[in-house]
Amino acid sequence: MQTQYPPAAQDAMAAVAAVDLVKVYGSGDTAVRALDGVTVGFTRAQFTAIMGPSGSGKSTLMHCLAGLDTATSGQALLGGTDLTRQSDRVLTKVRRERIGFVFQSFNLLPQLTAEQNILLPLELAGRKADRHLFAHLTESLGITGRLSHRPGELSGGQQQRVAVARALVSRPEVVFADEPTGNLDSRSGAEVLLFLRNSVRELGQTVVMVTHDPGAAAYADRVVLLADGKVAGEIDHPDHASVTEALRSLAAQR
Ligand SMILES: Nc1ncnc2c1ncn2[C@@H]1O[C@H](COP(=O)(O)OP(=O)(O)OP(=O)(O)O)[C@@H](O)[C@H]1O
Repeated sequence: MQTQYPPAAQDAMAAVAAVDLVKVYGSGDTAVRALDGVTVGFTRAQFTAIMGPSGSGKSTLMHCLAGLDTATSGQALLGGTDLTRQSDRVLTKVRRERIGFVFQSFNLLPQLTAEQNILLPLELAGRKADRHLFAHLTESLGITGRLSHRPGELSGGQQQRVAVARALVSRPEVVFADEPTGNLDSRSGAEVLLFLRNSVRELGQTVVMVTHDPGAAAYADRVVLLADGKVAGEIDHPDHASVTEALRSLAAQR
């Protein structure tokens, strides 16, 4: 039987979509419904920010869409693949070959140089690096002089730029960024956000970012708002004021 997807997820432009996604942690009296029927599509070659109050389900949604966590019901679609139906082995392959990750804590391997860190996911996937893209990314990110350094010899901002290069060099179907500026000063944070923004514009990259920061969300094309595990609205062409106002209004409804 053909699955009937709602319009948001049917959108041919959606690189990633959730369809009636439910995630329940625990059971019985202590069960927490972290996602309570989320349906949302993330358009290809767009930069989308996911925002909402603490505990609204942002990280859970990202983890389910990235194959890092399994949903209780519903679909988590990457391209045509429903991640909720895949084995751990397939999910590892999907994460390695089709998704780029940028985490708040950088997650670089300390014993490898910056260059080795950037190329590691491609190596693990048995793929050759596109040297043009590697050169373009490392030059645009201003880390060409740092490639032989280990993460411990780099500033936080430089480490995150290495992580961004690692996420983009495989040309993944989507980059998931989880609070990418959370550990950075405002200048380094702005550089990383601008780079993500430009990767969407210049390379046609799809980026989905979880953030608490209205200033960071203002770099996105669109903001999806979550509250209590549900989609609570969205903002096209967000700016600092519109995002702050939307979050204030969500907080007032609680
Ligand atoms: N592993 C877990 N076990 C039990 N409950 C969990 C677990 N992970 C998350 N939760 C609960 O699920 C709900 C959603 O959590 P989630 O981390 O997705 O929210 P969030 O919007 O990312 O929050 P924050 O902004 O504080 O990071 C919360 O009530 C949280 O306590």
